[in-house]
Amino acid sequence: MVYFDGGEKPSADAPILSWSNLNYDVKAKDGVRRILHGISGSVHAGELVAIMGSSGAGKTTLLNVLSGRVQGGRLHGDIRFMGARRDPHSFKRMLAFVEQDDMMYPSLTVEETLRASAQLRLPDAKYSRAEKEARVEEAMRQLRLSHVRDTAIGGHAARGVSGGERKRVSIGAALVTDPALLVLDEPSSGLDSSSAEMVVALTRQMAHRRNLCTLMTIHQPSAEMVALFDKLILLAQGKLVYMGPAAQAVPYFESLGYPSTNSNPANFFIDLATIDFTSSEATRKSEARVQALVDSFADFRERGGRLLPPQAADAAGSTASASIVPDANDGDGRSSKASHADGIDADITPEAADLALLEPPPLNSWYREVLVLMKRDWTMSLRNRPFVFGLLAQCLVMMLFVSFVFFQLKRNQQSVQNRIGTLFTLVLLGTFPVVMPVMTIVMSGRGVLLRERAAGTYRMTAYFAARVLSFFPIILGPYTVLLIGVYFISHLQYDAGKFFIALGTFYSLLFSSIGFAFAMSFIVPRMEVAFTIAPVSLATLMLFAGNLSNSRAITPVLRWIKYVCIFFYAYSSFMQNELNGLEFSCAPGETGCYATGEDVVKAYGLDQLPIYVCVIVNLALGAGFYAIGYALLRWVAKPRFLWL
Ligand SMILES: Nc1ncnc2c1ncn2[C@@H]1O[C@H](COP(=O)(O)OP(=O)(O)OP(=O)(O)O)[C@@H](O)[C@H]1O
Repeated sequence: MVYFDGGEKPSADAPILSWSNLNYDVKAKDGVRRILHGISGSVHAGELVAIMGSSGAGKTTLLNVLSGRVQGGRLHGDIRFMGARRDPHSFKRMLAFVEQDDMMYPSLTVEETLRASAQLRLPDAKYSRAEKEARVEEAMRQLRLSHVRDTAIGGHAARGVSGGERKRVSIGAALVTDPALLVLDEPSSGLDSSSAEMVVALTRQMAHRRNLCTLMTIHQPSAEMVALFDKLILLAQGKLVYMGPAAQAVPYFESLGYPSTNSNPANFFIDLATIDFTSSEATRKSEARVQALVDSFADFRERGGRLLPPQAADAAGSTASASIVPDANDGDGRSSKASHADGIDADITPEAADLALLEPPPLNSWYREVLVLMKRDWTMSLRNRPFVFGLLAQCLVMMLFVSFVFFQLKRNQQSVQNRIGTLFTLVLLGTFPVVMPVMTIVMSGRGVLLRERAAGTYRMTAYFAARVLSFFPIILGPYTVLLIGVYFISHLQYDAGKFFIALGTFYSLLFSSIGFAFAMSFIVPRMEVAFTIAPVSLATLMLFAGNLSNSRAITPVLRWIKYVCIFFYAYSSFMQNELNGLEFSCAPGETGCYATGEDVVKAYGLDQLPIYVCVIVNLALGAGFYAIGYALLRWVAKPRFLWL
């Protein structure tokens, strides 16, 4: 297996991540806009690194570029993981990315969320079940989540854990995967200052305990938070203004003639690196200052990280060492392996320094992935009370309603119409009320899917199979009750063979309806659009079922539609199964009587295909829908990340 591109071997002594001369351009109205300008640097095992800068400085862009998650535009430069070129598939499994909007399933508890992450990402070949459980417990303990282990994550519909706890769950779900590099996009956003500080403090503890390189963007940290970072990357307008030990940033700027004017160093740094647009004079001045800072840092690096002669540093009132950046290669102030002497917690073991992963963990077996995902989907579906109870209630109510509308059908001419009505209603009930809720569930899981997909958490085939399979029992159960009730209360033909054919027909229709919902969910990614298109498409197909229009008398140019119409095959099968073999009485004075069921089927044009062909074709159409859904998920909806 190739873990790194170009046959290069990773080295445990190299920085975890190093990058040089990164330029990122995007299309703008007036040509091309450069978002990142020649950024170079590196980060090492055990470091907690903050990327800071004012809004629009390029923090998230840099984080995304380094994580291999930037889309669109043009990217130039070089990025190395442990000194070697990165392979996209391996790198994404060694990286844990905590996004700003904690995308998690709202109905799962904290413990279930962490457990699913551990079970999916940690390979069975390396970790026993007990070890995975131990990791989950450890993550909950370290991130102070044990007291909310059984609380649901929550979301818009139902309240769950607090914002800070939610963020810590996201971090925990990333940490249990044993990454070599942890990346967090604005972990403090939306949190109050004490929760934000707690998140950063716990992240620091994790980084140091596990010798884990942790990189985060942060908007405006408090002074206490700034003190927690080992290294600081300060950006202004996509350019590097400072990169080095966080503790030495203030002396560095002081040495350039910018004494700190703010008790919070973060505010001081951001003030320095922000363009002031209040007046043209202020803009000109601040642009000149930022450019001077950028040039000074480039110059500073060229000098091998020499700050100032010691006397100059003393004169500036700094207690810092004159040499901020001893390693002129990466210009970041650390030796190639993390030093643990600079304020890092005392509980780091020396062995931890060698924990950095040199190769990505192997994937679990496909079968195992499907099982874990199915269990997760199943748990979520059962907790989705509106879905489960709605489905049950709908099936029971409709069973009673339809059965009593078409109660105890006889063998007279009125019963012909009522039989047709019963069977067509069953076809409608097997499509519309199935497609809509399935689409809602599939589409609402899209955010988590994208996150897990970007992290290479599982195979897409495993995700798709588990998603599809988890729906079958939930849907087939209530719909079986519906069919049995309608069949016997309405008194369709009491014949075991005919009953099971009706059941088989209904199952084939449900199979293709679920498939239709999956295809729709991935054809139209926006929920509001999908919810307009799906019923319109179904209503259109309904016209070709053979009930509203005669299937032999459809406008020729549109006749082909009935061959891709799941309604047509199900209805055709139901009608032949129920009506064939029946004889109907004709009251004196009644005209246009049907003598036999066969006459009815023929009159409706539904005798064109044998029952078994109708069932098989419906299953095949369903399989086609699943294939379309999968293909769209796999190839069309695939994120196209730029890679270096
Ligand atoms: N794909 C893109 N197309 C156009 N402009 C982009 C693109 N990506 C980033 N930008 C622009 O680049 C600049 C930097 O964006 P980025 O999101 O990295 O900033 P940031 O420092 O993270 O800001 P904030 O703190 O407000 O989130 C912004 O002006 C943004 O509008």
